Amino acid sequence: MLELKNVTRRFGPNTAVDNVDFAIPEGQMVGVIGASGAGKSTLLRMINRLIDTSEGEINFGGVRTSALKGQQLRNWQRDCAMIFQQFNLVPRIDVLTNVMLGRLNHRSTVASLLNIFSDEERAMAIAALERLGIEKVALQRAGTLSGGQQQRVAIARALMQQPKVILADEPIASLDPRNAQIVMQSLKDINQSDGITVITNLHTLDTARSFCERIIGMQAGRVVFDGGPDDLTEDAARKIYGADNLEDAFSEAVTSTSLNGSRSKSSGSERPPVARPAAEQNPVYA
Ligand SMILES: Nc1ncnc2c1ncn2[C@@H]1O[C@H](COP(=O)(O)OP(=O)(O)OP(=O)(O)O)[C@@H](O)[C@H]1O
Repeated sequence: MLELKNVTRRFGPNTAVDNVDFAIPEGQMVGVIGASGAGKSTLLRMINRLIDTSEGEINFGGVRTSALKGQQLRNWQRDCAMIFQQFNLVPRIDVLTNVMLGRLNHRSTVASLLNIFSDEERAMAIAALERLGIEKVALQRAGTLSGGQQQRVAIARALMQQPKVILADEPIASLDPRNAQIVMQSLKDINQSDGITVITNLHTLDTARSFCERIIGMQAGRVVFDGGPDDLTEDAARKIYGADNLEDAFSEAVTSTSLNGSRSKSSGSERPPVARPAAEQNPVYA
């Protein structure tokens, strides 16, 4: 169980996350939705301690993770893998090595410094790539892959951490609709087959409804909706996004980036077939 109790984060005079309180049972797949600036990224970053809370506490399995330090904090960050919108791979090295970097927190400093990976780790990395359907690019430099492939590599790297929780911060915001579906399906498959809790920030409501069993809606730092996909009525959506952004919220073709900036919509409007299984997340090694 992951519990947030009265969690607040301020940046100077601004409150990014405001008194948030919820509990997520093990194995749940949760989508966090909301307009740009609602506080979704800040929330996820507090969970894996990329940033600290200003007030409140976060607990996992009875341990107050918001207060951990040193090795215990590193262990929590290993258990709580993170996937980012921009993938955070090391572009100049090959895919297999990128994936094996997911083991860094499991290894001795000397082995890590020397970049020595065991046969077992190689086999594990290949299995993760196979699971994501991208084993054929194992020896290619990560920077040469498409965005969708890179995100799947990031998921494979995350799986190497053998995490208890995967946090995905807008994992599909830079992807075309087809790759977005593949990545979301991969996360869902991992959630279902491995029982790993997945919490993912998403911009569009339809994606959250299609892939998540629970949806948390944020507006101006506060949780204004918490329920199942069927509870997410147009009224609820209006509360989360505001009437002006409602159309965008329902559009799969709008990415976080476009909502933040020029509002140019991604060209493809194809609705790809739901894709193959796959998997998971990663820490920041880039
Ligand atoms: N490091 C920071 N310093 C100052 N303000 C910040 C910082 N990080 C976030 N904020 C502010 O906190 C608020 C919430 O930002 P956050 O990135 O969490 O929102 P979001 O819902 O993830 O938005 P987006 O979908 O655009 O990524 C915003 O007003 C943002 O400007």
